[in-house]
Amino acid sequence: MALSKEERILEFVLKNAVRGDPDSVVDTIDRYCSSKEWAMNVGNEKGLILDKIVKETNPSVLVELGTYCGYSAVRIGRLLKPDARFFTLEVNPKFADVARQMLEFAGLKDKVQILEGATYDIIPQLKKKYEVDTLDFVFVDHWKDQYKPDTLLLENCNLLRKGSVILADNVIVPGAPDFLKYVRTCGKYDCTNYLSHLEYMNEDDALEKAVFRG
Ligand SMILES: O=C(NC/C=C/[C@H]1O[C@@H](n2ccc(=O)cc2)[C@H](O)[C@@H]1O)c1cc([N+](=O)[O-])cc(O)c1O
Ligand SMILES: [Mg+2]
Repeated sequence: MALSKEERILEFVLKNAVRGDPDSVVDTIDRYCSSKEWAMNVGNEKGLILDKIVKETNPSVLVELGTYCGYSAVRIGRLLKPDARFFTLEVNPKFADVARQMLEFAGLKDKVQILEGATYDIIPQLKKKYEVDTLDFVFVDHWKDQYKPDTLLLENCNLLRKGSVILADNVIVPGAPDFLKYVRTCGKYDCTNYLSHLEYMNEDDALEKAVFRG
């Protein structure tokens, strides 16, 4: 059976990156996806903005919606303090398997927990099953029509507290218009837009930071 694109990316990392070195894993994925095959990783330009916001937030409990190959899970995981708890949610078993190997190679296996399943099934389990109180940081990068419903679900599961940071990828391309309108007009968030470019392309894209007012 031929390898999938995600398996080709993983193979390139296993062959060309440095085991245990998250930065080399991130750089190697970016090298592959900018020169050989485009893939929907947040990429280095938006990734540097993500890094800055994670560092500023200094989170203890985090969730990522949409692991894919694990690029942003490695990016975020490499910045976390030792006792931080980071859950990344992935519904596609093949992607979860690639991400698991990617994180293990990066040396972040014990830092990042991949939870397999749909966000709407897992988010309501975070408090009881995963002993989460509230979330300090949420990176949203899954199906774009899921951004708004999952934000409402996070609110309704009482997972957000005053200052909880939601950072959403792709609010220009592919876009998440209902999410953007909601967080900017519902009165519950302080929003900031970070204009950048679509990963590995010259097209405009942006991240949106929505801080819950509590
Ligand atoms: O479509 C995009 N992302 C969708 C990501 C979806 C990921 O979220 C997972 N998931 C996990 C749990 C769920 O419940 C649902 C999905 C899916 O299994 C997939 O791994 C996208 C597209 C472009 N683009 O230029 O076209 C650029 C980007 O940066 C993007 O992020
Ligand atoms: Mg994205």
